[in-house]
Amino acid sequence: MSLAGSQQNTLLAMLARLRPHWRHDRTLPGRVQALLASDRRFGSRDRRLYRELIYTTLRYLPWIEPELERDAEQAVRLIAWLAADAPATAHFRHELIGEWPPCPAPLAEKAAMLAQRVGAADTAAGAGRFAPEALLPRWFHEHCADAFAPVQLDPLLARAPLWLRLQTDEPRSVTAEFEQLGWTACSSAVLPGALQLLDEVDVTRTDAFQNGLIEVQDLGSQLLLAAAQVAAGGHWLDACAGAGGKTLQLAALLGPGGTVDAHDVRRAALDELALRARRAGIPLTRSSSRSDVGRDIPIPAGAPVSDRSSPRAAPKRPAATVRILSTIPETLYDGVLVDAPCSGSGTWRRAPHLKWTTTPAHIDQAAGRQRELLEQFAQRVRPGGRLIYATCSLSRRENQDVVAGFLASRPEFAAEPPPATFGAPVDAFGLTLLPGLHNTDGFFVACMRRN
Ligand SMILES: C[S@@+](CC[C@H](N)C(=O)[O-])C[C@H]1O[C@@H](n2cnc3c(N)ncnc32)[C@H](O)[C@@H]1O
Repeated sequence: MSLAGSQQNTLLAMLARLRPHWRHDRTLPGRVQALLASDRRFGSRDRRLYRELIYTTLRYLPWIEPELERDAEQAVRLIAWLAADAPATAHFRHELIGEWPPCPAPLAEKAAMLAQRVGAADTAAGAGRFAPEALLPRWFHEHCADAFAPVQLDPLLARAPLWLRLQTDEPRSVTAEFEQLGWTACSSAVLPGALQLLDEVDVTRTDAFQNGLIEVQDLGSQLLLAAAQVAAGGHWLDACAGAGGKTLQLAALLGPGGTVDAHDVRRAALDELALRARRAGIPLTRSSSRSDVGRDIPIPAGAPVSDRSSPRAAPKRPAATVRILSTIPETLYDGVLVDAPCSGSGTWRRAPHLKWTTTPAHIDQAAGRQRELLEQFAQRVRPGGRLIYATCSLSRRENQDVVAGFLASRPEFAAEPPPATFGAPVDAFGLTLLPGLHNTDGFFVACMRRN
């Protein structure tokens, strides 16, 4: 059997294992990871190939699932055609769909081509099943009609680009290493300090990463705090800090005169935050309980890992002190960031299984929790201080509706228009960053102030 024939069989076997779960299991990526790790014959290129083919299947599930039923080999050709053209997929794609015209970038053209080539043969379903809007769950229209516009659907179905946040004011020290490695990077047109890598690479192996000159952070995530225009200095609480993507950014924005208290219920995430802060050379302390606040344990900044001299020599941007807290002290803060746990509907291009495993009930549940967290952490904002609420969801239930409910019950808070919008639409409650605007994940941010 040819290599491509055996890869096709392996892919079909993997899809058969995943299929009972892909409309139910929100932890599907763990299953995919386990499947890829379970076959000892796989090298890294095999894993890249099957990961791309599996994620393409999940991205385009309503187009592919009926084909798996009808004609499994044709389904694999569809997957190969829709998959990214990368070194890991090149041979497989060439063998399976060498005769097909190239896959066009616009979704509407992909749909038209498949309707003609595949849909015509599927008399039962007809050509209509390749509608672009079928690639988002229909119920989501009520939550974010804008996401169904072609200009949003295209980026929502694309693979997410790799964005970095520079933690040095000397970008050349980073790009010089990328150039040496043969990688291409370009700066964001809207946010200086955000750098996109155009190659499919592992950036964590670079000196620039290991020495804390860069962090991986989607441009949309970076734009949230940039939109809020946090002033230098001050004492902030990052109430849902997670692994600290925004904590580190906030520390850079506040600068050496400021302090960020980072809190989360997940200890493992805070451990990761500590690692990242040390790498970035950010002054860091950690308290394990309420009684420890005030006698924090300083954690020394990490020593450079690598031997290559140029990135190590570049100075990191001076940042605020980060204090990692397991409980929040009875302090009133100049600002509180609530980057709330959410349905993740803004991240569907990174986690396409969530399109099929999220339900309106999950969204309602997330909105209830978000409202509780907002109420809880808003109490920590001093009079005159700022409250920033953010999600990586595009559902208005988790965004505008949560903020509207909160403001109705807490008249001492008022919404303020985000000081910078980067061209994104703003309503009475906040700014929605749709993926089509700057090719980012989808986000929402609301800026409020306590009277
Ligand atoms: C969207 S993530 C935060 C991402 C993070 N801010 C970043 O930029 O990388 C939401 C976080 O909220 C945390 N969380 C959930 N319930 C919480 C609670 N009751 N108090 C504090 N954090 C909570 C979760 O553990 C998760 O890390």
